[in-house]
Amino acid sequence: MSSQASVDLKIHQPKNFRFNSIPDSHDWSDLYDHPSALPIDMDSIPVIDLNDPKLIDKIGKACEEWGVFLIRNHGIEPELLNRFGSQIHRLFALPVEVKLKVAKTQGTDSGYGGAPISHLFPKFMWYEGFAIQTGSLFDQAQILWPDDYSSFCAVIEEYKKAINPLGYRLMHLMILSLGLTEEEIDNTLIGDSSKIKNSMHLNSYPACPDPDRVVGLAPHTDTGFLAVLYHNGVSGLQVLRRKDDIGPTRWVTVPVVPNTFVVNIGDLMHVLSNGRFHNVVHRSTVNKTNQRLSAAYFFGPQIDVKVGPLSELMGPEQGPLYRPVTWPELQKMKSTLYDKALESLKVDGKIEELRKGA
Ligand SMILES: C=C1C[C@]23C[C@@]1(O)CC[C@H]2[C@@]12CCC[C@@](C)(C(=O)O1)[C@H]2[C@@H]3C(=O)O
Ligand SMILES: O=C(O)CCC(=O)C(=O)O
Ligand SMILES: [Fe+2]
Repeated sequence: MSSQASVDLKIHQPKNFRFNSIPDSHDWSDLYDHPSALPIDMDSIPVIDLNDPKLIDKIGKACEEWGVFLIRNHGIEPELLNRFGSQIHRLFALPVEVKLKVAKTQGTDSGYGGAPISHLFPKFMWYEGFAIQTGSLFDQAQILWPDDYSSFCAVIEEYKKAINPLGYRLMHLMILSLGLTEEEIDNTLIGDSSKIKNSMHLNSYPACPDPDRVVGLAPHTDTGFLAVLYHNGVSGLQVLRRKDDIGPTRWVTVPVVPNTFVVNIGDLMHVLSNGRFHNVVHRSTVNKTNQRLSAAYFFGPQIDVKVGPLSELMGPEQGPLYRPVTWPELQKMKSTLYDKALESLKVDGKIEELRKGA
């Protein structure tokens, strides 16, 4: 692995994050005010039981008001989650020289590396990631563990098999909550599984001697429809709560509730719902004693599928707020425009006028 590649990846080399103090490359204190989050019980992120008789309404409300919620009674066995967590731990516990053998290089979308959004920031995040694409997983696991690669691949496959139907069910419930009928949903891309693509990203936030000066994962919205997040029970995820009746815009810490997943609404679900569902800004903080591990499972459209507001939501009073876009197009826009990417897709007055004039 050339030193150039490791610089591009924004992974810090010295002893795999075992610093005693924060190097300047990772010190965000001049850039970032680390506004602290409210105590958990002041502001509660919805926890939704998937067996709740009022499930559709509760999901709709959570998507509109928060853009994030926790799900319980999701049907995925804790035993599978324990094995999944152990393999994530095993991966990031490898020496950095070994992990760099499967480094994500430019033009590839799988392997070990820094945060994909890291090029937008002048400092390194306190973070390591591993992007999984089914096609290359087997080869990469063989490089990481020549003597036992199959246990990693088998658990990843098992997890994907379990989480896929859960993600489809959630998307379906979300669209039902917008008022579409089952038949109408069948005719949308959400009703056609061949139009949906998924992707998994493993995240590690090592323990840090001075957590207030670093950033785990910088604030961002996910670009897909939704992400289902597994974590190892270590707190750190925070969401930006919109201004509401009880206060101004503020960071809220996502509580750690056993046997739940966190579900985040992404940009394309915001577009699909014509702005009704909130694409939540979130970030990850780190702590002094425990490594935080997480796995984001993203659901989005296949790369050539354009997503625009659902036609069923349009009416005389309500036109589309956004122009249709593909997932890769939006990711590319985010990589330069960051939080202004969706703004640039807005059907603004000028475009409306042009359409009327045509
Ligand atoms: C499918 C994907 C979503 C993601 C880009 C990726 O190709 C794999 C990494 C994902 C991630 C994780 C950290 C935040 C994020 C915005 C990023 O830069 O990489 C998301 C991307 C996304 O939601 O577009
Ligand atoms: O670590 C987490 O909980 C969040 C990860 C995340 O936001 C992402 O992978 O997009
Ligand atoms: Fe995210």
